[in-house]
Amino acid sequence: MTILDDILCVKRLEVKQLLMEEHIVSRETISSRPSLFHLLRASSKLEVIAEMKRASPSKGMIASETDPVEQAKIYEKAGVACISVLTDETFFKGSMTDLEAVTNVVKTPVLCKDFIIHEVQIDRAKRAGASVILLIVAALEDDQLLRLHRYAASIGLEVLVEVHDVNELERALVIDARIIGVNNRDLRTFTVDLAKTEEVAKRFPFHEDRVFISESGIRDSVDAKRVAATGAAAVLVGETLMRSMNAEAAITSLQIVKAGATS
Ligand SMILES: O=C(O)c1ccccc1NCC(=O)[C@H](O)[C@H](O)COP(=O)(O)O
Repeated sequence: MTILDDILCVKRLEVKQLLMEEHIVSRETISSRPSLFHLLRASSKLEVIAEMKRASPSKGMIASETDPVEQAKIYEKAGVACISVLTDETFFKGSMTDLEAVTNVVKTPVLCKDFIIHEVQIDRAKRAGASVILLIVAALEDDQLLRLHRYAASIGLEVLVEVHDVNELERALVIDARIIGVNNRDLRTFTVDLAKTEEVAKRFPFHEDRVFISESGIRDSVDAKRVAATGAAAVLVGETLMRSMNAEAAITSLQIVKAGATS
């Protein structure tokens, strides 16, 4: 059993519980938040998706006491493209309460970062005010991936589809994912390697209307420049920002101007 298997076991139990509770389906299809996709397409700099991450399976406690509202305000002031909130309780010490607290105070796109395997979790994310959800290709069968991707779109949510290799990229392209992130962290072994971004970028159809994101293990401007050189539109950063004494400055150092851009 890998950590991803363990996480998915817990998610199946959570879904069972959620299905026993009142299930309110959202009918609102228009988000009050800007589109992450359009924001990333239009930007001339490497954008930052800043994560609220209290703990993780690979690092244990990172910043358990951080106030999500204060952290989100710092992120928004620094001009991030999106705020990611880990909502898993068991492995990441996050919560839907954290997500709601953040969506109540910021206007940026907000990503509900969880291990989504069922529509009921998507409805819950929508109700909590998220505008983007995560679907992890490694956690889903092809038919599930397609169904959940379509469902999210049908209720006005954008989807970050996460891959770890070229095979998973192909699966993301089959469902016509527009926002695709490469997780540099192997969710089974915890190994982090920015070369994953370079490997997947070589096969990414940059000429199509899609955006490419590099996730995990980004520590400084050297890492940011390395992944920006692959064509990445954004980096998703958790631990570095949560541990930073000056998250605003840390974000600014990652928002590098892309090669060829005039400003
Ligand atoms: O972070 C982990 O240990 C982890 C373990 C198993 C599944 C997922 C995991 N992380 C989720 C993420 O994708 C990261 O929180 C995110 O990309 C930010 O990564 P980092 O900047 O390295 O904190």
